[in-house]
Amino acid sequence: MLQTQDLTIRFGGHVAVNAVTCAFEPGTLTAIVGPNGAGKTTYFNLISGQLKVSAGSVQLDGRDLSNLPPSARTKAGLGRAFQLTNLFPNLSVLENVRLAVQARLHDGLNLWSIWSDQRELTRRAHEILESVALADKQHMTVASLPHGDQRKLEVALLMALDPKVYMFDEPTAGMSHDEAPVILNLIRQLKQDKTKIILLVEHKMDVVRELADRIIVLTNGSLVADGEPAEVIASPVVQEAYLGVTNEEAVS
Ligand SMILES: Nc1ncnc2c1ncn2[C@@H]1O[C@H](COP(=O)(O)OP(=O)(O)OP(=O)(O)O)[C@@H](O)[C@H]1O
Repeated sequence: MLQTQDLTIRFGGHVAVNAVTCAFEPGTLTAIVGPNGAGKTTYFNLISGQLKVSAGSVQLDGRDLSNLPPSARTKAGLGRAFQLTNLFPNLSVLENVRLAVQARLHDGLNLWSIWSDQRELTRRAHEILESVALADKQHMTVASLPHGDQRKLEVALLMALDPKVYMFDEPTAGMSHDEAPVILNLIRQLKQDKTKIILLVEHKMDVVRELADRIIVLTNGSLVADGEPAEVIASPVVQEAYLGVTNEEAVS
């Protein structure tokens, strides 16, 4: 189980995430919604360790991760989509995925095991690339991939790490109509694995409606609603929160 306890961060006088206490169970996809600037991405950054908490804690399976850097949290099982800028832009798509699979399988450099596992690494990397519909682009360099494919690769790398917790922050943002379903299908597939915890920050309410088992709502950094999707979507607090966005995104 992933838990945040009184999780808080202040930027100067502004409390961007305000004492958020929440637990996330395996086998559950929780959507995190709220108006622009509500603190959703900041909440993710506190969980993954990109930002240091001002107060409160993050725990995974009873282990306090609050003082660990992002890399140690990844190792502990927290999976946040990679920033492609951190990767090897001049290596191929396949090589990048193989490296991520390898990073999961090996703790440090062990030439013998790397050598003996080549075939398995390549097999798993191919399998992942098939699932994100990037198999036909496996030999392209990451730098030359179009934006939508780069987003797919981010998900592929996350899958290669096989984390306990999948954190998706607007995974289809900037994708074309044709590309988004690939990512959504993938998240649907991941949901079948009842050992995984999935967190999804998403503005598109049709996506939230379809995928979420539970919705939590942040407004001004505070957790203001938490429950079954239908119930939360119908709640006055969500109706109100979304009236501040656009008519298109407003929940009806
Ligand atoms: N590094 C930072 N320094 C100062 N203020 C920050 C920082 N990061 C976030 N904030 C502020 O914290 C608040 C929450 O921002 P955040 O990006 O988490 O909101 P969000 O809910 O993800 O919004 P959106 O839906 O637009 O992505 C905003 O007021 C933002 O300006």
